[in-house]
Amino acid sequence: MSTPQVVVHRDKELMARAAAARLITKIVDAQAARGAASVVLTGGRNGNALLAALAESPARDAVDWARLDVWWGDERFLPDGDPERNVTQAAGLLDSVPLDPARVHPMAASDGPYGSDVEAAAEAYAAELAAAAGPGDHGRVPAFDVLMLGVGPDTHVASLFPEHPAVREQTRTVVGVHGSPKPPPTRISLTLPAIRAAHEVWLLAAGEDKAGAVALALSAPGELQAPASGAQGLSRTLWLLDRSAAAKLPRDLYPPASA
Ligand SMILES: O=C1O[C@H](COP(=O)(O)O)[C@@H](O)[C@H](O)[C@H]1O
Repeated sequence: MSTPQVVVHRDKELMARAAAARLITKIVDAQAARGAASVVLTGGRNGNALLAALAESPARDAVDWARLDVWWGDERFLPDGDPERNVTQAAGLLDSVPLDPARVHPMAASDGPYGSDVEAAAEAYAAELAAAAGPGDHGRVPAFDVLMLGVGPDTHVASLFPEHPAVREQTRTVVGVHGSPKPPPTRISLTLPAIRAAHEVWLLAAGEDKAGAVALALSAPGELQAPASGAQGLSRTLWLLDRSAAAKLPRDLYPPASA
């Protein structure tokens, strides 16, 4: 696993624009090298700000959107079209670029083919990931080019909350989450082993309310107490912050260029 790197931007708007530019470059490079690219989207304020910046960027036209696989790290298990669903909140981007619908992989809704059975919905997503994993991927999920995660004020990532059963999962790649401390209570989430199959994991945090979580997760506690600390990429783990979210980082963790 890779050692976390920290990048601090002036404010959350610049952070979103810079992360969008970084993502465009990664996708274009992966497509040039292999013909296709894969990303995992996150929900939450910072993930949505990044997607809005991506939709507005003139450089988005450099991406071959039809050769991009789009997955989600977690979903709120609600009816299709519910405004709280992460996929609904991503519509501003998804509807504005020419993606191949067969390469867009939302998690099931609570009124979808599995009804209210969140475990069945999680198993189905695990099967979809396994079917997409290639022989070189060394596992049951594709080696995503970039997997993005918003970091919650309690250090949760995806729907992996501190001390919750889902954060302890070592076998399955996708789980149903019950009793989430953040509404809604029922969710679907990739697990830490699935997250750690990505080449690059980017953790996004902006705003004062994230400062404690960022400092805690980067100060090497266990992943049960601070799930964000267990989210690492095979080749890169990047923390993309604004100054407010970086405010409580110990000086030795602060990148020299931002000091
Ligand atoms: O519930 C969730 O929360 C996190 C973080 O959200 P934020 O609004 O505090 O930035 C998000 O990344 C995750 O995907 C989501 O389902």
